[in-house]
Amino acid sequence: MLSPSQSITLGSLLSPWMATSDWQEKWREHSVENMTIDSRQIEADDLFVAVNGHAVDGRGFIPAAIHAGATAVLAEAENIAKHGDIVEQDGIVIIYFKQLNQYLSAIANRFYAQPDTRLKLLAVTGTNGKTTISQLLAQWANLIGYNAGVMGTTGNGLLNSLIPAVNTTGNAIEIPHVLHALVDQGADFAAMEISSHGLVQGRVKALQFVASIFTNLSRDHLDYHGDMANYADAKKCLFTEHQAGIPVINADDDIGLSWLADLPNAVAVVTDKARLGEGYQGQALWLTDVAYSTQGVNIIFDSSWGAGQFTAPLVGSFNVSNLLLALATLLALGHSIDKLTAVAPRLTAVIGRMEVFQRSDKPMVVVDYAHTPDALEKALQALRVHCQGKLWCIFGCGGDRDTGKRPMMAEISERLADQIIITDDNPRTEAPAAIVSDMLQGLVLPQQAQVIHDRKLACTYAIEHAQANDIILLAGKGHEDYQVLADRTIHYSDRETVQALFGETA
Ligand SMILES: CC(=O)N[C@H]1[C@@H](OP(=O)(O)OP(=O)(O)OC[C@H]2O[C@@H](n3ccc(=O)[nH]c3=O)[C@H](O)[C@@H]2O)O[C@H](CO)[C@@H](O)[C@@H]1O[C@H](C)C(=O)N[C@@H](C)C(=O)N[C@H](CCC(=O)O)C(=O)O
Ligand SMILES: Nc1ncnc2c1ncn2[C@@H]1O[C@H](COP(=O)(O)OP(=O)(O)OP(=O)(O)O)[C@@H](O)[C@H]1O
Ligand SMILES: N[C@H](CCC[C@H](N)C(=O)O)C(=O)O
Ligand SMILES: [Mg+2]
Repeated sequence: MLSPSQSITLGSLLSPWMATSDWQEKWREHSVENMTIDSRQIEADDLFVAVNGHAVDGRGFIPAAIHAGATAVLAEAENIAKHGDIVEQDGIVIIYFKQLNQYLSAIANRFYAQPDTRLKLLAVTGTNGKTTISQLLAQWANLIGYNAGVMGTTGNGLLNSLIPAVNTTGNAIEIPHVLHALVDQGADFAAMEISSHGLVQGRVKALQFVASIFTNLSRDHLDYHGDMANYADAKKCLFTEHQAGIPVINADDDIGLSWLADLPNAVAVVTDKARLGEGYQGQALWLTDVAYSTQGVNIIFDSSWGAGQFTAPLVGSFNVSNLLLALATLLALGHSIDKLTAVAPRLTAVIGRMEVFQRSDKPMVVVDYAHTPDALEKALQALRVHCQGKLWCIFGCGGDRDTGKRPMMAEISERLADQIIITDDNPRTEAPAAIVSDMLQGLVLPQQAQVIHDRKLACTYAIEHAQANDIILLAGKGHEDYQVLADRTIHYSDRETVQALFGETA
């Protein structure tokens, strides 16, 4: 999907940040055709960017990068005195740059000719809803005439041809590279998920967004941020230390509501207008009525742009919030209520997000990505409204992630579901039994929960024992078509498992 390489001279690339005029002509005019942060991906004539990472120091791979064909290296400088130093080694140039991680977004964006200025770029951050809202934005944009791309958890690319990616928010080079490729493919709109890790690591520091959405903040990634205050600060910096464009804030969320005072040009989105108070002067969009069914939602809203009504085939009250945030963003960008509401029924559920599988003689199975306490609670509450029989919850917790959430999620499942089956998610380097033990600590009656480590067996058991009017929530993996074990990653998909059990080919 990535575009043909982009050629630029080292002098031009780095002149905003160091005096390249006194360099030797040959290095100032030396062209590089691609830049990469990983020596294992180096090709001839590449620029290797050697950063000091979390696990290892990339500078240790400079010899490997040169051996692989790199003709220039941009490396983290030991101290400010060495910023701009140039060293020639085996006919290769090594240029030292201080605080490279913090400037890499700007350098890479310059390398790829500022693709963020060549399409409408939107950011979505928050604990839950990023994938859902970014894909709803791209779907809605396509329906009103744009050619939209997305970047996020389910991959990067034009909306209907995503290429899987390692991260929800890629590294500072990958992002402008992908955006450059999207522009090459005719994209004029792109919605991207911005993770808190991505914000803290400066992965999008130099990018110019036309609008930025905040979804919500609840427990997640405390293994990385340490506590909720740091996690909140990480999210807020998108609106205070980046080029966020129009802030679109979910003010149903207490953190979002508290930020409005600091963001006077924000668009506030609420399901209860009273939350904004009589004195709120800013732009807003609010729900006035809603009806739910397993086929979708019927929404009536009012806003600074007028009132309207639309239906969309998404399940759950949290998806009302997601739809209103996407709608408010497109209204704030100048699109009309009539045009947006007319096409809304053609929006579709996002892969692995409250994705409903239903056959006449079988229980309804809903595959969802909920892997945080808040998400699991919201998903179970959404399904309870429609459940005539028993509500089943099949879920596990990922290994090498926040351990504190494990008993919390178990407690939520016991409180909101009728039948619980605890299974494996992505154990990674942790023992599955240890993860399950952490989860069982949260149950009042652990003996009433079933533990079936094999996820396919867990799903099979539930479908074979549930009644036709039961609902089974299969949570935590959503779109994932893999399972990460200690020593290997195997192919596994909840969606394919359900389709096979329902007698359908995947
Ligand atoms: C902790 C973390 O965020 N790490 C990210 C970071 O890696 P790093 O810089 O720490 O890498 P490192 O392993 O220390 O290596 C240092 C440098 O040496 C280079 N290297 C390394 C080995 C080698 O042989 N040659 C070589 O050149 C590496 O390319 C790197 O530039 O930069 C990498 C891209 O350059 C990311 O892929 C990597 O994400 C890892 C895989 C990760 O799991 N990150 C998670 C925490 C994350 O970012 N998650 C969020 C949210 C997920 C969600 O909830 O949706 C996300 O946005 O994905
Ligand atoms: N607005 C919301 N509020 C709370 N929970 C939500 C919301 N939207 C989705 N969810 C729940 O969270 C799960 C993840 O949704 P989604 O993938 O859109 O979030 P995300 O922010 O992209 O997550 P991640 O950070 O893991 O990529 C969904 O499967 C659903 O259970
Ligand atoms: N992509 C995210 C969420 C994974 C969700 C769940 N499947 C898990 O493994 O915890 C991460 O790597 O943290
Ligand atoms: Mg996501």
